Amino acid sequence: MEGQSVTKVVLLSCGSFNPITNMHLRMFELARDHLEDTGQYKVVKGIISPVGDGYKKKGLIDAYHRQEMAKLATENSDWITVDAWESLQPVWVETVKVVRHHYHEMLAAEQKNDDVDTVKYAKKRRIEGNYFEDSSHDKRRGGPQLMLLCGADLLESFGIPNLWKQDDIAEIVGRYGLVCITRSGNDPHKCIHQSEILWKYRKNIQVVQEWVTNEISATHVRRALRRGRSVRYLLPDAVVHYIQEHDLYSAESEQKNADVVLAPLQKYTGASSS
Ligand SMILES: Nc1ncnc2c1ncn2[C@@H]1O[C@H](COP(=O)(O)OP(=O)(O)OP(=O)(O)O)[C@@H](O)[C@H]1O
Ligand SMILES: NC(=O)c1ccc[n+]([C@@H]2O[C@H](COP(=O)(O)O)[C@@H](O)[C@H]2O)c1
Ligand SMILES: [Zn+2]
Repeated sequence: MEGQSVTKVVLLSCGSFNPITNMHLRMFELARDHLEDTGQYKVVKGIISPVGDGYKKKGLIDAYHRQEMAKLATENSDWITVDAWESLQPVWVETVKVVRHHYHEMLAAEQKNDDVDTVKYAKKRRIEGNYFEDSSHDKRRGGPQLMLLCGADLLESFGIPNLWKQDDIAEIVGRYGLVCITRSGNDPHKCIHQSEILWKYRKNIQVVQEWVTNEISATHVRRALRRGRSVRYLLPDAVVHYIQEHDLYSAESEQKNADVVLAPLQKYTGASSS
């Protein structure tokens, strides 16, 4: 599309990744294809941000191991990375704050690149002696964008009472944007239709249809592991080996946080144990 500017995009996915599965990685590939196919975007980076232990989800094993597994899973990708900032916070952090953090990181990285380019360009201009011809370089037309990447179940969770603040949803979707991958059992279009806030910002939500319906879930993987069943080909081999080596998922680990209320519910209802 000639003349149309292409916006750089960083995709951020927040979740338990307990453990990371092939479907988490597929989400990024599907989202990138979809966005770039519009001709409007160039996806430059993907970030996986495992939630901190303070989230208190039942069966959530230590962030350290979830982080390590995500690193192993992405070692062959040249664009998907794992970031520990969220999991290193002493308490659970609302997703909107994670989005803000990575947005600022992205702008800082962009600024650094611009500074390097400016120095290089200034040097080139000095050499060529055309100091005054620079009009294209000093203004960044349409900065990079950071979008939250999720599955349709997360979008649906926006409607669960006391789980998300309306202002947070408005900021995430209205200001940054959302890419949502379909997942069997969830209907993102219906969800958008039924929510005033999602409807208002519907143009900022990209629903990506996954035609090869894939029901891989971390819950299924943990259950199979507890039963001594193979999980090979549902997760990267390196992750399967890591789980075996550290004996990560057991009946005992699944009981972690069993009687604790999920952090966002604690925060928004004041409850602390069930
Ligand atoms: N099969 C899938 N299809 C589409 N999205 C998925 C799929 N599996 C995970 N996701 C998305 O990946 C993100 C992180 O998910 P999460 O870590 O909760 O994985 P999960 O497989 O849903 O785990 P659990 O079963 O423990 O809830 C979420 O946005 C979730 O919607
Ligand atoms: N109010 C909020 O910001 C809020 C509420 C619930 C879940 N979340 C996030 O969504 C993700 C959900 O992960 P799970 O699907 O694994 O539970 C986590 O990253 C969690 O921090 C955010
Ligand atoms: Zn989930």
